[in-house]
Amino acid sequence: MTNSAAGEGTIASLFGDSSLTEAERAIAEMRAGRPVILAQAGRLFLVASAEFADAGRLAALNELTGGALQLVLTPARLRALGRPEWAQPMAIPASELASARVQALIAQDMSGLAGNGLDEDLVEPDQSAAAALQLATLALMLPAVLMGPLAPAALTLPALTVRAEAITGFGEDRATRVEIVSRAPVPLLTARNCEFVVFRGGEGMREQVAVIVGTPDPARPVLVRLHSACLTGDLFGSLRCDCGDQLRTTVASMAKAGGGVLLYLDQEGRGNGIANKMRAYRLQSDGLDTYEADETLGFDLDGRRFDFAAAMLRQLGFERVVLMTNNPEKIAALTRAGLQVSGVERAHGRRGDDNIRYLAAKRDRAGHFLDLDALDHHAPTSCG
Ligand SMILES: Nc1nc2c(ncn2[C@@H]2O[C@H](COP(=O)(O)OP(=O)(O)OP(=O)(O)O)[C@@H](O)[C@H]2O)c(=O)[nH]1
Ligand SMILES: [Zn+2]
Repeated sequence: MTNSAAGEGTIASLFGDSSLTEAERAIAEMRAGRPVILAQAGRLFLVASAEFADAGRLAALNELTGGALQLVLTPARLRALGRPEWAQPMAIPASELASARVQALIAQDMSGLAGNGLDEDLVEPDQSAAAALQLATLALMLPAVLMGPLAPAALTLPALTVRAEAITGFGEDRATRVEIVSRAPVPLLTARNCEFVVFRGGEGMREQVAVIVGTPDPARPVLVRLHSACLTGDLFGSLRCDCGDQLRTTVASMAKAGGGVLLYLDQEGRGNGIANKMRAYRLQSDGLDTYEADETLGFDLDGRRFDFAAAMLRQLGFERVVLMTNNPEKIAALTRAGLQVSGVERAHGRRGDDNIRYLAAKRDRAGHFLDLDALDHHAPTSCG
């Protein structure tokens, strides 16, 4: 049962914190492609994901914002377009929205623009631009929005209104609130004695799974892996990354050691979602590395947070861990969250022609501890 300041049995306990409710509803609207109204300091702005903007929608949005519609881009996207001087979001003004180049940007035609530079004038975006971009990111959309001040005639729109503070505070408020909703034993090929514990909550109210392997002893540091979901690697054995290997070898090591906990985190594509990961893969086929591709889409180096993973471990009774990872940020995040990381074990995958660039980029750009020469090679495939 969740706790509520209003107590059980009251109406407030049914609806919970109004800021959270507001933000969660706005995320759902954004995912469905409907514009929302952002309210900040007494001003109202209409905001829509740039993903859905065809010519008709663009014209309608421009009308509803009194001809003051802007395309707002993140600093990461601006860097990728050759404008590294901006550390904050900047906007392309309404007057430029009709240009073919900007139309391509709105249509998210990365291929034509990456590396070509952006010559258009940039202007300071509307006051709520950062919250608008955050909303798009929380909704797993591309971080690019169309927005402008709501024209007085548009005040009767059937759009959801959300306060900018509800969005900007959402991550902090929501992220570490997770609760166990179900659990059951699931025997695995590599580890017969496993229990799957399903949590719900965190950013986006997703389901997060803890796999308790064997019988880890909470009185001693416990082997732990935080594993971000990777549909392609974990399930299909994609050769582009090392995730599937890491998933299976860490579970096997835990079983061999007598116990451990693997957290399977709903953070596909480093938290950007599977759609954005495939966009990034497309750009990688055109020659970019994994981080350059994310930057071209508008994402920073790595947007994942792991504080809710610490909350999951705590609820399971584990405070001291030996972390199986090559990623220094995972160690730092658990330590920041107050867990004791008593040791680190490397999580080895295999290397091959298809993932060597990915592994090297993780080592060189994100500081992962990876000795590529020490990794096993993928065996040659028999077909395909
Ligand atoms: N955005 C994006 N995500 C990717 C790409 N390739 C793999 N991923 C995702 O990267 C994440 C990798 O997760 P993990 O293996 O837990 O993390 P890691 O940061 O590599 O750290 P360790 O494996 O613990 O060393 C998964 O969510 C993958 O889906 C890519 O090219 N772009
Ligand atoms: Zn992967």
